[in-house]
Amino acid sequence: MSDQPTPAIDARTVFSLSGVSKTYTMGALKVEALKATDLDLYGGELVVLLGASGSGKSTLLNIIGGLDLPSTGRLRYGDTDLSRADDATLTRYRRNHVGFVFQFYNLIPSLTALENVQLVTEISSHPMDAADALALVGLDERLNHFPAQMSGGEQQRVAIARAIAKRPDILLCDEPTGALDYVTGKIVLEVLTRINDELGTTTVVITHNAAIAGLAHRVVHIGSGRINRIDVNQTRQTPQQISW
Ligand SMILES: Nc1ncnc2c1ncn2[C@@H]1O[C@H](COP(=O)(O)OP(=O)(O)OP(=O)(O)O)[C@@H](O)[C@H]1O
Repeated sequence: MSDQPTPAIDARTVFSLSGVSKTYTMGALKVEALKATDLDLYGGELVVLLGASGSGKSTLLNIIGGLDLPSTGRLRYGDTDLSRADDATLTRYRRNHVGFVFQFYNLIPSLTALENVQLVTEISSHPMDAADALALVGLDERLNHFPAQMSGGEQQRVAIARAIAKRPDILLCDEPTGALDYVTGKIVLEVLTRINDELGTTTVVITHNAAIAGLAHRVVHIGSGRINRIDVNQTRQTPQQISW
């Protein structure tokens, strides 16, 4: 197991979890979704979080993203301790520092691509220009299209533009290609790896697709609520090189 940064990324710890657990209680039933988990995320790295359905991936991502708090353990974002953060602190952390991309794009149907991204840039402290964010994902010619006028892959690229336009320190992607066909999924992965390279945004991609692991600096294997292994890819693959 290796929890060390690869030489390609910087050694700054952006986010750190230690001894984190999460138990969901439903009546008499307790589900231990995450058990005694330690993980550091480093500046600029692309991490793939790989595990079967129900292994705890989304639970871990939700805690890193400040959408949920752990039952026990410690969370640090830079010098800030988020372990027992109140709602206002978590909202500020999410708004200023975290970008989210989900399997379904969650765009507002009545707004154009540009307006969907502007919704975020208007409330961010140091955003990029919304049109520039859309150009980064290759949609500079689709600014005025509505979601219904775009393919699934294009809508996902709008969602990625929306997530990165606030210049987050961490980009969290939960099965970003889960609803897409093979070719379109690869285009979305190409966009995510390019953004990680160009902007240096620490990126975490959840997947149950082992082929995607080849893109990562580090691959975190999760099973039954535990990190079983962390692999460092000495040689990374490009989205063109992977297949499934
Ligand atoms: N809000 C909740 N209440 C109760 N149990 C939950 C809740 N959220 C998740 N769980 C349970 O916690 C465990 C881990 O779920 P999680 O969603 O983190 O897994 P996952 O690896 O992301 O799965 P998938 O790939 O299917 O999305 C599962 O057993 C799940 O049923």
